[in-house]
Amino acid sequence: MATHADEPPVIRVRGLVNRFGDQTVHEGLDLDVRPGEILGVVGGSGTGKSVLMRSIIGLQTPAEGDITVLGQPVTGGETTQNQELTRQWGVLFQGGALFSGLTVAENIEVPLREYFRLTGQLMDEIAAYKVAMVGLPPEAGPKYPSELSGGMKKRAALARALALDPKLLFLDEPTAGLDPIAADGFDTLIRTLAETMGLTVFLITHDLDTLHAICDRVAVIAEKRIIASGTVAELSRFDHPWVQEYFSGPRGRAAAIAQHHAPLEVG
Ligand SMILES: Nc1ncnc2c1ncn2[C@@H]1O[C@H](COP(=O)(O)OP(=O)(O)OP(=O)(O)O)[C@@H](O)[C@H]1O
Repeated sequence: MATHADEPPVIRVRGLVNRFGDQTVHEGLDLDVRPGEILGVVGGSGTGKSVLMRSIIGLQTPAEGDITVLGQPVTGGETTQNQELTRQWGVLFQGGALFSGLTVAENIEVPLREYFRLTGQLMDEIAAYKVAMVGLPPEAGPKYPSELSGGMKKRAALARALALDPKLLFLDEPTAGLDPIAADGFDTLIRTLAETMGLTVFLITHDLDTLHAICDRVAVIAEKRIIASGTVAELSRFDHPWVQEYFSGPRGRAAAIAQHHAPLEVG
């Protein structure tokens, strides 16, 4: 992917501190996300990946620190009032919750209604276009989430996240719960959409295959901050116990091997 390392970062986090009671989740966390890159964010369970994402999109007010997105400061609750900024990003939350009482098309129309006054026909056309964009058949539009497979639900949630043609996409563990084939398909979709739409992607994942397949860079959270960021190859040489275990343990090695071998031809 064409990243633009010399341009100002799309997301800039400096000195982030987040606390819940006497638990400190982040202490002086810094992070840059560059224009056009897919940045994977990894770290052990409970290290604060989701809290970091929530801080960046203004759903969590940090105790300290500065965050800018697309050059604009993000200030907790006030950010959600700044529609000019919030319409620039799409979010796929963990679990990808769709509104169960709405069809796929109606789910996609929710953000359209929130930000624009459009005719019903135009909204239906946009929803149909987004359904196609994420690789769902047209028949998926009038279906309810309960009628879809796990992989189709994820695609529908992605279509809703892309409803406003955002510049920036936040994904929290998008392939969790998918079988390996569906997960591979979803990875490919994200990469293709990011390239065609020129998206910058902030992607939280535990999935090593995803990191290898689609991430330009990876940032590791440990010890309450980003301890390292770089390509997967750079990180696998980084001398830290968690990073070594993660990238060079059996699963990390298997994912690396899978990326460097062409699939077997069968039949
Ligand atoms: N609203 C909240 N109130 C109190 N504690 C919270 C809140 N949100 C998160 N935490 C705590 O902050 C820590 C980090 O949570 P977070 O969900 O960001 O972890 P994570 O790295 O995304 O974990 P996982 O990989 O398991 O999803 C956890 O200990 C969690 O219990």
